[in-house]
Amino acid sequence: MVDRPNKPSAISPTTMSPQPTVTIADDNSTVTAKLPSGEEVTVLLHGATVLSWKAAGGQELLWLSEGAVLDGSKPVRGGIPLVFPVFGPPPKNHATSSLPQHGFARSSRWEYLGKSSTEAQSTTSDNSIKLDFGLYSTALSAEARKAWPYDFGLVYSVTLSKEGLQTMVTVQNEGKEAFEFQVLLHTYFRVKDISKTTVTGLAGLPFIDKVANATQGNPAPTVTFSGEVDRVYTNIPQSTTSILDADGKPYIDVVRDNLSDTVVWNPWTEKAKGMGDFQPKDGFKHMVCVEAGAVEGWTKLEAGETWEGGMLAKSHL
Ligand SMILES: O=P(O)(O)OC[C@H]1O[C@H](O)[C@H](O)[C@@H](O)[C@@H]1O
Repeated sequence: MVDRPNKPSAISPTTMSPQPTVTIADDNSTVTAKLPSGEEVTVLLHGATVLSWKAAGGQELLWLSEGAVLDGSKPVRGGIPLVFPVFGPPPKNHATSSLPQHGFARSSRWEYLGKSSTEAQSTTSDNSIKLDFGLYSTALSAEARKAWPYDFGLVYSVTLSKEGLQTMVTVQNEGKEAFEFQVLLHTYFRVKDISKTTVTGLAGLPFIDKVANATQGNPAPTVTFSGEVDRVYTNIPQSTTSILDADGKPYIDVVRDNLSDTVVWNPWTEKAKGMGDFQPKDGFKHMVCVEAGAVEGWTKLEAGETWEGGMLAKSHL
């Protein structure tokens, strides 16, 4: 008797171990990855914005405004909008001058390029899953292309593991002339109580205080929140920033990779009131932005060159 060609071989523990799942929404708007251990991430193709990151127990780690607009008509208020190629209002007399605040990446529709995963070697080892998203100059709106007429390719890799969420940006100059850019992972972390939240790892470092409109604020051992905070820390020597929870216990570590700057932002009462998509209005009590980036000066990329940078957010939950 001849064996069926597709007869399965003996089932090994490896093939029995549960694998990560990836789900694309029916309307093609989001991609969600889930690990067998329960961690989950959802990315909106609009802006390649990470909307949600959940710990194994289901706790949401990112803050997303209830008024966030997800239909592509404006950038998302919450999650992780990706800032590129300029941070904040573009400076005058620069190649980015005609772009909107924070550039076009968060306002463009990205392409889902696919997934790759590390397979568990046994039922006890950890899986991880990587989702790749792409944005190319050829896919930009005519308006953005006119405002920043360079040939580029961006790949944004979102990797979910038990350790945390890694978000890496690769910028490729596909044109014939050099260009300059800034990049920032504008991450809105969810916190229980902002008045009991502190950010450490930036101790003693000078910063640009955007609230006081001062080029240098007073360095302090930790960042605490009792009013609007909008600070740009640059040239940071150490690699880790921690957000501490109320009990002084580590909650999330933000580890930078090839990024030397960090923006810390909380809009507090008045600024929150002024943002139509910031809901509820007292939502600032439950969020803090700790944004890893390269926003001091410019990163110059010559024709044909590639740059990569990003962050790993490690949950202590
Ligand atoms: O309202 P957006 O354009 O999303 O910007 C939100 C915030 O982004 C960063 O954190 C800046 O440092 C802030 O000055 C700005 O207000």
